Amino acid sequence: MEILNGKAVAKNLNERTAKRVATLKERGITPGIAVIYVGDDPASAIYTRNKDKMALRLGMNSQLMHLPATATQEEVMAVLQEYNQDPMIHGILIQSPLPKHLDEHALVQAIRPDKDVDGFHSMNVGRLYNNEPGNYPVSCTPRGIMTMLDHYGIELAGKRVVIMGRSILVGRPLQALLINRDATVTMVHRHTKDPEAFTRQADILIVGIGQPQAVTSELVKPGAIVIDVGIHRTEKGKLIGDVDYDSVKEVAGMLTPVPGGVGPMTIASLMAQTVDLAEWSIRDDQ
Ligand SMILES: Nc1nc(=O)c2c([nH]1)NC[C@@H]1CN(c3ccc(C(=O)N[C@@H](CCC(=O)O)C(=O)O)cc3)C=[N+]21
Repeated sequence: MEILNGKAVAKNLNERTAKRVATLKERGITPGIAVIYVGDDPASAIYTRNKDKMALRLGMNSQLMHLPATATQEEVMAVLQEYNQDPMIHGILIQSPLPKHLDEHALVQAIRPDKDVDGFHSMNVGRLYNNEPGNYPVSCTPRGIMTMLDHYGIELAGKRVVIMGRSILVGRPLQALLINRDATVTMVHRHTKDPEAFTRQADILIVGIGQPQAVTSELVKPGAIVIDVGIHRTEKGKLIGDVDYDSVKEVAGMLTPVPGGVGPMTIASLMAQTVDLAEWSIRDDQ
């Protein structure tokens, strides 16, 4: 069993991103990202801080806007509109989850599509779904997974890929990215009858269901490549995924760990995509 070392691939990607940032700075442009974080979800507190630190480490501008849980839709919208107009900001991200009284969909759709660093705006989702040519942002976790698969030289054309979980953040954009690369993609979700009948056929099994250690070796074809998108913290503070690592490592051919797998690739992809948006913005000006 080979470990797919997301941490190492992310480090490599971050080094390339830092060089691209330096090149842009020579031309007088510093890529900038703005993260809007509302309320005090403890996991979001860690992720937003990590994004801020990484952006600064790569030489980028980073603005972390923390609003209280009582912030109104109009207040969040006003902050968003300022970033939409701020020439220093190339990527805007609204950290999920938002407090329940806020309309997340309306906020995401109000982000300028050319600053939509998460790739969640319907215009960018539509471009991806239709496999349109040209440059546009895509969801960072799926993008990171594709980068990791490519890094390890994993062939996708004609492969049977099964995705567990149909979320907007992970499952759906991954489905589009993989179809666009000529894979045969099956979606398995909470209403699927006899899910193992599908997962046991998978050459590549990608799991993003938000359930700790739910996938055990019985669901996995011997030799399969298994990608674990889940992240959960146990009572003792240990990080675990949606895959039962100790069980699945006995049958899988390749497997991502948690931590050190998909998580670091997500952050690295977010940084790379902020630089993409900065580069595309100058091309648009000319
Ligand atoms: N608008 C939005 N965009 C997101 O991309 C987004 C979001 N909202 N909400 C929450 C999820 C979750 N997410 C992670 C990012 C990095 C790690 C990460 O770095 N994980 C490390 C461990 C980090 C730790 O020690 O806690 C690892 O797996 O090795 C995990 C999870 C991005 N998300």
